[in-house]
Amino acid sequence: MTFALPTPAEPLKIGTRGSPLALAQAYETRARLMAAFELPEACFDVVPVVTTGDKIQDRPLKELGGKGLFTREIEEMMLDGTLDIAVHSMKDMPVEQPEGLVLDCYLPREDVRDAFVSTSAGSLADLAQGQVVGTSSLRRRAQLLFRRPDLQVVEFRGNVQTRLRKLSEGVADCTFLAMAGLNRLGMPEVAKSAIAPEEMLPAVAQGAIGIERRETDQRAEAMLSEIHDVPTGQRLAAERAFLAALDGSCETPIAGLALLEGDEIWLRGEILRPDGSECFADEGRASISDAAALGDEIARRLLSRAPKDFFDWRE
Ligand SMILES: NCc1[nH]cc(CCC(=O)O)c1CC(=O)O
Repeated sequence: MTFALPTPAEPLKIGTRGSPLALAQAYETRARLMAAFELPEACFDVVPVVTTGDKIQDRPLKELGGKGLFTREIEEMMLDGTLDIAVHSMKDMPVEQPEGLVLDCYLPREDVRDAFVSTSAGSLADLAQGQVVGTSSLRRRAQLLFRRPDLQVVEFRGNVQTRLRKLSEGVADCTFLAMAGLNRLGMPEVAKSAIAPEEMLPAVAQGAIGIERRETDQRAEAMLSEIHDVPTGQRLAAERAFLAALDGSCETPIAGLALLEGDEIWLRGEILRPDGSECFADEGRASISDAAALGDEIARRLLSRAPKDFFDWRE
């Protein structure tokens, strides 16, 4: 090894958001690094950071605008050396990295499906006409209204715990959460059912954790390469190329899921109007080494099929 491992005096500083889910993901990363390098916990410092997206809780995310609402502060602290690595939900990550930072380490992907969470209904099909769904996700709203235009959708922001509280207060009849988040929080029983990807295609990169580092930090590069999961990286290469070609951020009604099948990769992508009135979907297969080209190709096919005004709402 040409780099010095962290010590209790010079710990590896791990940046994360402060929600229980974000902390669980940071602890999972720490545990994997401890195991890979036989290091004690004292060699790591988990540093929770409050981001702009966390500070503003009273407005829908889409009104706040700008990419990287949940990452800007963390990335600034990485660039000035306050943090060494940062643990992110890849679903929330913009497709472009700030200058000087690299995001090429992924942990093994969790369940990609959305969870159906309700105090009354057992699954989507059980919802009666006109019942109220709480979600702040444009994608989930659009996918739901596409299938069930009779349902009402109300804005539902906040972390997993906040949303469950709102549900128990009767603000909505049901909500959706990522199964991955519930599993990582050790509360899978909160899901009344998991929704099959055929019924609700997940967000690009849902269920994947990514770990960011400084481009020039050889210690972080070497350590992260030990815990990187190659299949997850291949799937995200296809999904994120798809997203990049559509110029989407985490809050646009875009869905995408890649699966590995032998030495091939399969990708399905979807774009929707925010009101659910229209949905375009396409899928294809390629050799794993062409994962990113496949993502690009599926996006281009959708762009050529969608009417000219399809993306106008973004302006
Ligand atoms: N946008 C918030 C967000 N970002 C990642 C997850 C869940 C974990 C994951 O998908 O990896 C969640 C919460 C949710 O959608 O329920």
